[in-house]
Amino acid sequence: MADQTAFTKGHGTENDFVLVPDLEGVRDLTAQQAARLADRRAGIGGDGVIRVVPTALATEGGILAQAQAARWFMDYRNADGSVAEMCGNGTRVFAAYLRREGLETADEFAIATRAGTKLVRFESPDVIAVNLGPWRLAQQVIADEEGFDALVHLDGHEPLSALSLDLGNPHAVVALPEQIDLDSLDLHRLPVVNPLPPHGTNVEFVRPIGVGHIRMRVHERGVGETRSCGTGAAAAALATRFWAGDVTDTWTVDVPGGRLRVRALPGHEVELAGPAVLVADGTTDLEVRSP
Ligand SMILES: N[C@H](CCC[C@H](N)C(=O)O)C(=O)O
Repeated sequence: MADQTAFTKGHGTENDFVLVPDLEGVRDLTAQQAARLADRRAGIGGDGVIRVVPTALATEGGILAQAQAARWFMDYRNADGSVAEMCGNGTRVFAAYLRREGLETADEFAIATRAGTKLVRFESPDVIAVNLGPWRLAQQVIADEEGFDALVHLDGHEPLSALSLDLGNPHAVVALPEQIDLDSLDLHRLPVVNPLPPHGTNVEFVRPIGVGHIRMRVHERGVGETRSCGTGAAAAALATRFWAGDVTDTWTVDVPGGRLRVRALPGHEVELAGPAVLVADGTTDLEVRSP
């Protein structure tokens, strides 16, 4: 019988993940193994897969360097098995898992990610805040006078202007024109982004509701439409601030899966806060050991 592998299913505003503990650092998940775990029919099902591994046992140079500051590495993969630099909702679920397992006990601790070390803070039982770190405009071309630097082509619509931001992972944020209803967008197909960043991009569609309050839907790189995207919510809030002027430093971001808080921090950093739920634990025969 194949080795049984333990897993935990969790979500942050319904952006859901399969967490696989690898406390000895022996399960370097292949893309195929991650995709199988994320498969909602033949596997456990999730928008992403998170391997939980000691930073000191990580095999990637950029991660090992974080071992002094952060004991645990969030090895994040998209549902298609691709590696992503960062996952905002995933960091909260990862932190909740570390605490439940007793692998971390403090209310505040650092975690290692491919986008650098992130500080997690348990604000209350239902709110975990993560400093996503520095962000920047990721403009590849000279922006037009309103700062847009990309066009997003969605079936049935004229090209939509977008602003590219780098939150450790890439985002193209569309300021949805008034006449387009956010809920009517068909996000089953991959929006075509031009120019497309070299490693693809997540695409967010934003509808301002009021000062410091936006609604958003997202088509995630390597996944498709998800109910929420934490780094995407931060990108959407920062883009809104770029367009509307910095009339506030804190945003409420409503996504189909719930509500997130984004706060612009000094030093060009940004904080994401929201819930994290561990839904279930189990074991799987899915082969997740390296071949
Ligand atoms: N859901 C994640 C984003 C995953 C981004 C991933 N799809 C990528 O390729 O960058 C979040 O909460 O930030």
